Amino acid sequence: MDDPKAIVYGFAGAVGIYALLKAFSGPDLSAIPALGSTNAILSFREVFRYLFGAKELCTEGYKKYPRGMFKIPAIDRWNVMITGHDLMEEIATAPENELSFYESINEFLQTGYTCGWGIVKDTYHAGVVRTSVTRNLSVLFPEVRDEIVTAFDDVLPFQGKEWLTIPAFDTMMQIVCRTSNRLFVGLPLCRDPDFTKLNVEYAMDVIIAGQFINVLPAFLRPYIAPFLSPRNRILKRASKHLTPVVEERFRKTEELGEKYPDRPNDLITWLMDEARGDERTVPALVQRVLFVNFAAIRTSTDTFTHMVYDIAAHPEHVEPLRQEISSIVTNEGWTRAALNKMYKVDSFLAESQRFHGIGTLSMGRKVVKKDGFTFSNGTTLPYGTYIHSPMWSIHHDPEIYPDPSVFDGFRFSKMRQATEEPGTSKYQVITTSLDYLPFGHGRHACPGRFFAAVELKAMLAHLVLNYDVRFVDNGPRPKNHYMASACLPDSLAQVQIRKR
Ligand code: HEM
Repeated sequence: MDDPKAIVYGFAGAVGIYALLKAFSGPDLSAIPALGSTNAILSFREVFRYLFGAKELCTEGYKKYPRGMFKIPAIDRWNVMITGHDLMEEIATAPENELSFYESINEFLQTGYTCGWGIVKDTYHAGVVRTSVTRNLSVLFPEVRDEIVTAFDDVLPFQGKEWLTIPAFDTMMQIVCRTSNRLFVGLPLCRDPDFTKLNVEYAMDVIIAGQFINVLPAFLRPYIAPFLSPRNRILKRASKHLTPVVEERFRKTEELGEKYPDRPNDLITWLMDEARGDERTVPALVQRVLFVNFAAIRTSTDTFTHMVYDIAAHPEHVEPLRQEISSIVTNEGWTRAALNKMYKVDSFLAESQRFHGIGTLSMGRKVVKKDGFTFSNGTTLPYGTYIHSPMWSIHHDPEIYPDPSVFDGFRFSKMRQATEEPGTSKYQVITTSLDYLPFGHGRHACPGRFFAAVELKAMLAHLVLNYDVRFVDNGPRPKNHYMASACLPDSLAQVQIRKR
């Protein structure tokens, strides 16, 4: 399109369609104050501010409407932000048939098309992650640790003590994918390069496809979405690896019963134990393993990449971390119990998530109660309203976190030691609260956070103890990319690493 007039007309047309859609569709939110203009066309400016500066936009509203609500425009709808403990607690405790986590996330990801309708209809995997995965963390810790050590050795081709320049994000993605899959599918599959690659690709492609499908009118989706979705392509590739494994487990279970000797203790087995009806079939289980991978890999890789950048950007943290890790490991070896004693490691992860996090919003829900959801302040949000809490603004509120724009890796361990009551879990990374939201809070708080914390802390401890990390030319920390509600670490930046 070379003709400048065509570009101007095209742009004007797009704005016009957008304005009409926004003006004539969606729930009536006229009672909720808006940031910027409420006029469909004029609010376009805030759409851009939301797309590229959600944290500043939300913080403006957070300050203006503390303990209240405000709305900000996304490209196709309004998002209502809820602030203050009282109202946020109501989101955390609301039942699914009033404020729906699943409708919100399934629309965002277009889960039916990108991951299969079985995942939408039956979410038993969340229970399996919450119970079986968590319960097995201590007994399977030696395997997780073994995979971390082997994966670091395999993906970092050192020659002697030279600095090695690596793409941080891609390298960490390999390590996270292998380590997670040691628990999900076991050896040797967790090390298969194609299996790793397809999971990594799926983790990226679901989000992209979801966004494209979202902009299609609903009536066109059944016809066009299958072509945009990575599902069939990835499922076919994954089936080559997983189908024989799952078939063998079914065959042995039939022959020898549920508790046959040497029955693998991994996610496939735990899913098989809980799956019912159509979900207890080979293709459905293959899809389910892929879906748990999707939930685990991108989230953990983004988080670990942020931490690697934070280690390089804050070298003053390295020595105290090394001292803590080596004194505990010398006395206790590498166990989950030993990891639990590493307060500084836990704190570093918690602070990295507070400071950056993988998003600027948390607790996304959709109002699905037919006559709307009424909060205790008397405001009723109509059916179909999308709500969130402005996580980044909460995490950078000086009344909650003093000097919030200072990265203090030991902020949480200091708070923990200052308030230590026997048995308290306060200020640990796995403890969600209305002031600490990287894993959400309430009914749908991430069930994988116990595993994620063990994996990420064990990876951090291994990295810090065995390697030095710095930026190329000792440059600054690569900037995060803020895109709508996402906060992505720079995925193209390189770091330098060497063996100690
Ligand atoms: C650092 C890594 C991770 C982060 C930051 C993260 C974050 C989140 C968040 C914010 C939610 C939604 C909570 C809410 O809205 O209240 C969530 C849900 C979920 N996460 Fe994670 N997660 C991580 C790792 C994992 C891992 C490793 C697994 C699996 C082993 C996992 C499985 C899930 C599942 C299944 C849900 C849906 C929960 C439900 O159905 O109620 N996550 N996660």
